[in-house]
Order: sequence, then structure tokens, then C-alpha cells
Amino acid sequence: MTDTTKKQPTILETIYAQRAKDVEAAKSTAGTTPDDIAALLAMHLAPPLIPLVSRLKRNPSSNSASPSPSLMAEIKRASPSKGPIAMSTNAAAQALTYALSGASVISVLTEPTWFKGSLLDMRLARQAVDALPDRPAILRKEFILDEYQIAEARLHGADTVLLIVAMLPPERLTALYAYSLSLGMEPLVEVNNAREMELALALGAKVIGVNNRNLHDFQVDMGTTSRLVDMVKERDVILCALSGISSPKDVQVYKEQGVRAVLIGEALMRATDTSAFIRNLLQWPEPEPEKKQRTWVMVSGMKDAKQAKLLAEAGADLISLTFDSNSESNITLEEAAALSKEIRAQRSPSLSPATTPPLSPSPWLTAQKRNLQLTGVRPLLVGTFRSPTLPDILRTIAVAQLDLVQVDESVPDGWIPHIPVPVIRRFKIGNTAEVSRPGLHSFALVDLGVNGGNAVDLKKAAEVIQAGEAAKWPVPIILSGGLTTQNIREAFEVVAPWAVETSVEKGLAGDAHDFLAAVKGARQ
Ligand SMILES: O=C(O)c1ccccc1NCC(=O)[C@H](O)[C@H](O)COP(=O)(O)O
Repeated sequence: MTDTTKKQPTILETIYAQRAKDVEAAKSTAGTTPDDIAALLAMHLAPPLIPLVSRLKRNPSSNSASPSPSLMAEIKRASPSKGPIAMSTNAAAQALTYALSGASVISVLTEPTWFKGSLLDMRLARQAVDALPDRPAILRKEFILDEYQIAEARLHGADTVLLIVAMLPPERLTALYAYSLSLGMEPLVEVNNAREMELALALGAKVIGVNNRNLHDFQVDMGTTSRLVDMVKERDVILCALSGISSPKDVQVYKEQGVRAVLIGEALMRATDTSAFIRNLLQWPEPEPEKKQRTWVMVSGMKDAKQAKLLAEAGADLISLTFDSNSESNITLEEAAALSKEIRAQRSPSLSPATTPPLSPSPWLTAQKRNLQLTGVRPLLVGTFRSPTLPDILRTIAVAQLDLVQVDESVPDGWIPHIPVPVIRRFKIGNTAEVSRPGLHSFALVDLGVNGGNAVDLKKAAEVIQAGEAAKWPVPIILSGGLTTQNIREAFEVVAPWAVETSVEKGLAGDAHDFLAAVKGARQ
């Protein structure tokens, strides 16, 4: 017979009990014991952190006169209250979409039984956004009851963790809060009523989320946040509203009350056009369309400073010196140093204050291109290497004061982080799978593999660009090989590259000048 006097556990109590068991199992598994996790943290295997508080203060509207709240966008496949929501979600792809839509935080549910999440999801979400110039913070959204889960979170790439006041005895809450801070992570402290808010404030929490959902009975009351707003007024606290938010009206009400961030799961997971949905929900401005920039020109094989100056005056943006003893264009270190000195003395960078456009979310190569364009210094000096050693590259950069280097496939990826200037990686047209890999080379040169005059397959190069960086940004490439005064207009029409490359053959600049003139004529 069932004992009807015995109180049924709430969902929060049930999840707590299961997570306590899960933590014990993980702690007693060889390889993931607390000592193992501590050793891995001591080896600095956890990726670098970003601070939650300052990241939460930045969003696509934060420079406007009346900024809207920031977004904590949640990856939520399922939930105890709704069951399956979006089971086929790819956490990495979803994270990238959120990041490029302007989210300040990506909240990843890592609980497997009711929410169908995992630490792997969180790790992949982190990896997917890692190379973005202003990546969102990663929140481990979990039922945290033990320091072990916080250490695990940090190791797997979290910048912050959730602490639910309703679930933790006050001394546990205090200990977990302090432990999270000791690992550099300011937690998101979740409350649901005034008593819990007092506890969170007493803790000194800087980021407090009011959950509109009562985690014991699933009831969502959108007034929960509004009722607690006054308790944080005049305090150095970022107040966030969590749960049940699905319309611009919901956000507008919170904005007027001084709520600085909203955490949204289900509504985002069900949106068909996530970016448009987010912009409308938060009333963020449309991203400014990329201003059409003139196509850049790189002139390679330069050996003569006077020639370089004339070509720069004629519009060359990048002047490349070849370091390849098998090439006729090879330049010695001494010659390169002298040429570099002359070019540097002649170039006059604009000293007027930089016009810095507002930071808008964009993927890696697009951001590198934009940053280079913003330098305003022309021409930039490139060192082009064939089969170099790393010390060769480093010494040449130092002696010839190069602004960029160009390397071919012989250079291992692992060297690139050791090269102190941006790297252009040369890809042969049939072998372009890695062109848009983020976080390594800053620029991609796609070589059509044809010498001037022969027919070039422009369609293949167009496909590389259209394959898209992070799906929808055209991949900015430097198009090289077989470009002539005759086919440059067609190359612009069919491929629309960010930059094109030509070379000075046998020290004669005539062709390059003609090429630059043809580029000028062909630019739309
Ligand atoms: O969402 C649930 O059903 C739930 C049940 C029990 C404990 C926690 C639960 N959700 C966690 C959350 O706090 C939400 O995922 C989060 O605030 C986003 O809410 P929503 O925008 O309503 O998906």
C-alpha cells in the first residue's frame, strides 16, 4: 500500500538527488577523481576565462541612448516541464548562431536526464565561439551542489556557473560561491523570492538572476522578477530575468524596470530564424551592413624600394617580399631590411583619431580583414616564405620588420601561434577545406595554380567564398594565380574576392602597374 501521508519530492528535489549520485559516480571513476581534476587545472588545461560582469554589460545596443538588456541565450534540448523541445540541436552550431546574433552569455544545460545536455555540449559550445573577437561567456547551467562540478565546469571551458539558492543550504551556497570565485568565475546566483534575494545579496553576488519559474511546481509568474527589482536598486548588481520570456513586450517591461539581462531558452530553441527573432525580441538595432570596401591588391616578388613606392602610389596595399632561395624573386635578408626601412620611412600613417566602428559580432576571418583595414597604414609589408623553418620566419620578421607573413602548406599549423604577426596561409584551389578554420591563419590566399594567360577556374574560387564563414559571411580571400589585365573584371564579377595578387616578374614593374590600373577600372 502506498503511504499517502509521505510528501512527494518536488522536481528540484528529485533532480538534486540524482545529481548528487551522478557526482559521486564521477568522483569515484578513475581519471575523473577530484585529484585528477585538480591536477588538470594545475596543468592549466582549462581554457582562458573572460569576466562575466563586464561581458554582460556589452550587447549590440549598449552604445545607444537607451540600451536594451543583454542576452543570456540558452541551449535547451528538453526540460522537465515541457519534455522534448529541440532534440536534434547541435550545441556548437547553436552556440555560434547565438554568439553571432549578439548574445553576451551562452547558457548550456549540462544535465543529461531531464534536459538532455552534457559537459561535451558545453565544451563544444565553447570551442565553437572561442575564436570570435568578443566571444560570449559560457555558463554551466547545472544543479550545482559540490565544488567538484565547478572545477569540472572550469576545466571544460565555462566562464561562470549557476548557483540556485533554493537548492542549497546557506553554508553550502557560501562555500560554492567562494570556490567559484577562487577559480576566477563570478557565478550567476538564482533566486525566486525576497528571502532568497536577501541571501544572494548577503553573499555579495554581482550577478543575480530571478527565476520566474518556481522550480518546485513549474509555475511561471513573469511578475516574480518585477517584484524583486527594488531590492537591487542602487546596488552594484546586474539583475537578470530568467524563464518564460518569449516576446518583445516581456523584455520591454523588464527593461523599463532596470533589468540588465534576460535568460531565454525555449523561445530561442523554437525560433526558425534565430538571429531575426533575437533582434526583434531585444529590440536591438539591425547590424550595419558591411561598407563595400575597394578590393585590395598585393604585389609580390618585390625587390626594389623605388618600384615598391611607385606601386604603392598606384594603389598596392600589400607589398610582398619573397624568401625562397629557389625563386628568381628571392630577396636576401640585408636587401629586405633596406627595402623595409625605405618603405617605412615613406609611408605616412594617418594620425587623425581612428574612426572605430561599433564592435559587431563577426566571425574570425571577417574580423581579421576588418581589423587590418582599420590600421590605415599602407603599404603593408608581407614576407612570403617557401618551406621555411620557424627560426627563419621569426628572424626575418625581426630584421625586415614585416607586418604580415605568408606561408604555404609546408608550415605546420602549430607554428602559427608562435608567429608574432598575422599569417596569410596559401591554399591551392583543389585543397581549400581548411580555408575558413577560425583562430589560426588570419588571412587565406587561394591560389588558382595557373600562370598568367592560361584559363582560370574562377567558379571554384567563388565556391570557396560562398561556402561561407560561420555559414553566412562570405569568406574573405586573397585571389591569386593567373589573374591578368584581361580577366580581372571577370574575376571581380564571378568571385568578388577581398583582395587580389599579382607579381613583379624579373624586376619589371610594368605588368604590375598595368594590373593595378586594370584593377582600378574593374572595381565596382
Ligand atoms: O525548464 C524547466 O522545466 C525546469 C524545471 C525544473 C528546474 C529547472 C528548469 N529549467 C531551468 C531554467 O531555469 C530555464 O531553462 C531557463 O530559465 C530558461 O527558461 P525558458 O526561457 O522558459 O526556457
